[in-house]
Amino acid sequence: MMLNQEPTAAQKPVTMMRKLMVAGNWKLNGSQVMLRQWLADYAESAADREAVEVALCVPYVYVPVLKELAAADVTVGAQDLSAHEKGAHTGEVSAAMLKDVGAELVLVGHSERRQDHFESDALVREKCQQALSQNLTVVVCVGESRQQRETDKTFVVIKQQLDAFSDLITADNVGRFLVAYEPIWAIGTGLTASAEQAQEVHQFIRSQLAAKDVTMARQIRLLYGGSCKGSNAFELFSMPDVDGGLIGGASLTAEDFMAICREAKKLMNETQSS
Ligand SMILES: O=C[C@H](O)COP(=O)(O)O
Repeated sequence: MMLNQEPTAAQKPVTMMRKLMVAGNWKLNGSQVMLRQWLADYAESAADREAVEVALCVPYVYVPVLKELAAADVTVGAQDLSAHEKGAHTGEVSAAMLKDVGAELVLVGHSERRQDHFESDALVREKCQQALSQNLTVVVCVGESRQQRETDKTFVVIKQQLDAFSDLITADNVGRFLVAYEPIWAIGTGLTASAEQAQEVHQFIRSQLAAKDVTMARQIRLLYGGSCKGSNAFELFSMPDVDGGLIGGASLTAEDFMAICREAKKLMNETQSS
């Protein structure tokens, strides 16, 4: 697709449609007041999110509030979990604890965890195992830095990150195992990967997974994250291998978040009628 062309749903054949997910990640933001306001605003826009799976990943302490107040169609998410089941690990939160307070989904391996907390691929794998042991949906994040992209290492880096956990994806859990491609240079910077750049890496991820299991690779949902917002969501989600988004800054208000959900719904409607 040329950059100056209007995106069309025709790029996404209906036979390739996996249910789109729009997942918010509040990172280190929010309060009880903000969450209650977000959920009240969200509740008024039920029609905007039809046909889209919505998840919201809040700081640990707000998970019970989200569970208590969220509409039934919101998947309750956390942003991280411990690689340990239990024991002497001060400050950690286990998969079982998340489950206990109502979490249904957890992010693993976000680049901010990898960078700020030196999380290795091996640790990311252990966290995936913990999440799966409690039947939590797991969204594993992968992505390259600007320097890695500029030195043509994008695919090498993504493959290495994928190889650390991809054997954990099975026919039984593929519905609750997602991969989020988040180019680090696009996170919170306002620099969005072009739809073509996103598709190129998403296609690569799916092809890597297909080398292990073609059926699983067709089923798994791949999210894009990095300055995704209402104005670019349609174009990004129109790409054949982009199955929704992991949204940071634009998830902090229900208004901005719902603008993305509306674009996803529009795409689903156009795809089904084309
Ligand atoms: O988890 C979300 C991503 O890091 C994207 O964040 P952003 O939308 O603020 O760029």
